Amino acid sequence: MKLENKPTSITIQNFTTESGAFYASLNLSFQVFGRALHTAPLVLVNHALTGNSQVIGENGWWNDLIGENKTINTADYTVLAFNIPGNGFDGCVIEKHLNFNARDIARIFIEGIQFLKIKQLYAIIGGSVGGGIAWEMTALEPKITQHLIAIATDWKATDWLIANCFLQEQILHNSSRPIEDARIHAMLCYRTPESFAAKFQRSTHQELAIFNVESWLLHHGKKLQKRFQLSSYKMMNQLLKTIDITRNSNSFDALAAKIEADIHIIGINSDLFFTASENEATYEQLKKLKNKVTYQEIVSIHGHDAFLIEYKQLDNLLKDIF
Ligand SMILES: N[C@@H](CCO)C(=O)O
Repeated sequence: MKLENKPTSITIQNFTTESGAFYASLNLSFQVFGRALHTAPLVLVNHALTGNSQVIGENGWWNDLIGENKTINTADYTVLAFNIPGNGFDGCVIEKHLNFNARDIARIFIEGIQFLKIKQLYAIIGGSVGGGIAWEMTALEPKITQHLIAIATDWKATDWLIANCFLQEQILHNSSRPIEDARIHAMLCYRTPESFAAKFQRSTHQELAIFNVESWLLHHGKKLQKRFQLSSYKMMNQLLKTIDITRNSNSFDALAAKIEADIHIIGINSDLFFTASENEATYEQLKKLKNKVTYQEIVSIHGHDAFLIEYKQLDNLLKDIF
């Protein structure tokens, strides 16, 4: 049976962020796909920067991976996706984004799971900031899931990532076209020089008398401007910048050793944002602490966004789990 819920909201009450900001209520919305809740193993999908709970269906952002007879088969699994509060998809925005970090969202998601009376997840899967939140959830609740699948992400934002998020902030605060300009810069982090070379070959747009790469970047800026809000962009960028399971907590070794899930790290050989070498280092460290850890790599010229592009490789890398 195919069940495709519309977004549903629950209220998180009396929430104090790690930075000490108090919220009497916070809206947490979610969607459920596939088998009904509590009738099948549950897969939690954490969305990336401009994603949302609409994982599949019309406008679904992961239709290549999830659906009937897809790698994550909705005939066999219940798929749950929360909207990160403030992403704007449910009409709710958060103005004071600096009050939040990635772990706050992990805590909110855990409250959501408890509210839905879900005892254990089969898998938490997420790419980019969604994967970082998955790491934070698993560090907070070591028994929460059987599988942690962290794609194009890591347990911490590196200095390089923080620096790029800082530039994003500067653009979002100072530009007269903040969403468009920030997206243009971000696209340079999500792709690679090789990807651009293959796509554009220094070609020009005759009508506009600009390079096609410029026209493409302008197009992506405009496209995001139409579907995303400034406060949401600031919030999501803040979360990306603050991924760090060790912040005000234990060492990585102490936290990771407690995680009961099988940990599957999937890096991208050309990712400029969450580099393959950082992912390999995480894997090497984890191997000393745990048995059930894997590291696999998507091979692509496209960089960070390859987790949304190279779906056939991703299907292959995930087929043993699902
Ligand atoms: N390009 C994707 C992934 C960023 O990590 C997005 O805009 O959400």
